This record gives sequence, structure tokens and C-alpha cells, in this order.
Amino acid sequence: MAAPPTTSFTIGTRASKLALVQTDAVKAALKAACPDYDFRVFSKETAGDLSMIALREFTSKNLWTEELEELMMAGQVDFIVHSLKDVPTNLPPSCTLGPMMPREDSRDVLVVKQGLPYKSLSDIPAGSVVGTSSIRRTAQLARSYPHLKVQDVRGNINTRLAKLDADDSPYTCIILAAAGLLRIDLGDRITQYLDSKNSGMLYAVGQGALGIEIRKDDHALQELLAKIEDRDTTLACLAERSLLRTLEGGCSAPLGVETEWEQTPEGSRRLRMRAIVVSVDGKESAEIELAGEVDSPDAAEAHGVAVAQALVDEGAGKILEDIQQNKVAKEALAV
Ligand SMILES: NCc1[nH]cc(CCC(=O)O)c1CC(=O)O
Repeated sequence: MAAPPTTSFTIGTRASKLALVQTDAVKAALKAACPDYDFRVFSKETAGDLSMIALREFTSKNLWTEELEELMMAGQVDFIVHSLKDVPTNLPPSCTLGPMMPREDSRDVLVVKQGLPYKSLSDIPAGSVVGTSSIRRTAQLARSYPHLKVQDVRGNINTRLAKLDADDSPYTCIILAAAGLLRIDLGDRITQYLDSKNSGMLYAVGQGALGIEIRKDDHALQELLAKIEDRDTTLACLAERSLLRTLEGGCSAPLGVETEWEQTPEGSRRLRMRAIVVSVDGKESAEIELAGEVDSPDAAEAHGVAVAQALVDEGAGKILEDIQQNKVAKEALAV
């Protein structure tokens, strides 16, 4: 006799406010699709949350995912909700990403210090300090706004806003993801939405989407998640992650993307992807725009690889090698 279907699920997540809000959104969508099922949340402070050091320079992002993956493989949680942007492009062999829910706004935004009158990045006076710790944002700012200074700002979203608004703050503005602010009801702090046209700022792979990580052999859960899937989100995000995976070869790349769906005159749908790789000083860059038919996960993977190849043809390989060399040199010094 077949085992009865599981109707009770435990969802694993980090314990940050944003992570909990995101997990509640997944839980609510599943509960609406399957009212007879039960979902509970198990949250955990991960090594990444607890650490005080400048992790990004010296470690992989896996600090945020490894401990929850171990709990999942031990059967203590059934699936994990992440910000997709923070999910490494290569997962452990027994884990995979499930179907994805609709993506929140994927753009970066400018947040100006409370009380200052600036309305856009182009209003910010020369010499002002922009807060960000992202190599992608730093490089793109250096490229399009070389008259601005960039300084690290760390911590969760509320911490960063507090650092921006403090009386003795060095910052005139900071750059954040729209999605995080919108999800925790801080959309009123958004001064300007940034995109390739208005500011030359492209977003991070997977930004604004949730990554639901599951055990690879959990086919029942795949089917359950398909009920709350937005296929366009899944395919666009798989294509973006394929691009990053193809380019990075292990290191975190200063890669910006912008993807949108478009209708062809013949009536089929294509995924248009813009992508840019910028050297940290902003002086060198490679960019590309490529549309392709993406109607399956395999086609999404292939489109990501094609965009990566086109970027390398434009010179991205050399920029990434230089960054990798620099990183190796820094690590050697730090030992
Ligand atoms: N690396 C931090 C991070 N990871 C996910 C988000 C929120 C937005 C998202 O889902 O992409 C943020 C904050 C930010 O970049 O402003």
C-alpha cells in the first residue's frame, strides 16, 4: 500500500525580519492553494547572520545556506525559503530549487538621507558618499557616476537606514534592493528606482525573487510548489543564474542583469536579457543585450550560457580574471 501523502510541512528560514516576512508569504500562498495542509516555520540564526567580520572578501556565501541545508537533509525541515540572490549558483548535489513564486520588483533603488532634497542619482553632488557594500553596485557607480565616492555600509536593511540617517552619518544616500524595502513596508523610503536607462544600474541575478530550496528527490513537494508558481519568474531566474554560473567559476562576479519578457511579431515570447560586467574601478566594462526563446528550464539554462558567451566575447573574461587575481592576492595577504 502506498504511504499517505504528507500534509504537514516545516519551512526553514533565516531569522531576519525580511527572511521571516518572505517565508510567511510562501506559507500564505501554499495555505491558500492547499487549505487542508499545515505549514509551520522553523527559523534559525545562521553563521552568516552572527558573524561580524567582512565576510564577503574571504568566504563563500554558503554560510547563509549550509546549516539550513543540513537540517533539511536530516529531515527536520522540508524546504527552505531564501532570497534567491543569496543562493549560491551551485547547490549541494542532493538539493535543488523548486518552482518560483512571482518576483517582487527586481530593481535597485536610491535611498536619500532623510531631510536632503535630492530626487535622483544625477542630483547627488560631486564628492558625496554613497553607501553600499556590493561589488556590483560599487563598480556600476564608479562607471556611471565617477564623481561620487562609495563607502561600505553593512547590516540588515533597518541597520543600513539607521546608519544613513544618523546625524554624524558620512552618507548622502545608499543603494538597496527595492524588494527588501517593499516587503518590510519601507517603500516610502525609495527615492528613485534605478534601471539601465535612467542610471545605467542593472540588478543582481535573482534579485527580488524567492528561492525555495528542496530535496532533489522530493517530487511531491515539486508538485505542491507548482501550484503557486509563476512560470515567467522561474524561467527568467534560471536563465540569470545560468549566466552567473557560467561566468563566475567560483568567485562572486560584479555582474548586473536586467531581464524582460517580450512578444515577437510571430506571437511567441522571448526573454530579453541585458548584462554587464564592470571592473571595480568602473574603467572597463563589457555589456550585451540578447533575446532568446525561453520556454523550458533547459532553454533558460541555454540562454544564460549564450549571454555569458556573448559577454566573454565583449571582454568580460579579462575583467573577471583581474578581479579573481586581486582576490587571491588579498587572501594571501590576510593569512
Ligand atoms: N544581500 C542582501 C540582500 N539579500 C536580499 C535582499 C533583499 C532583496 C532581494 O530579495 O533581492 C538584500 C538586501 C539588499 O540588497 O538591499
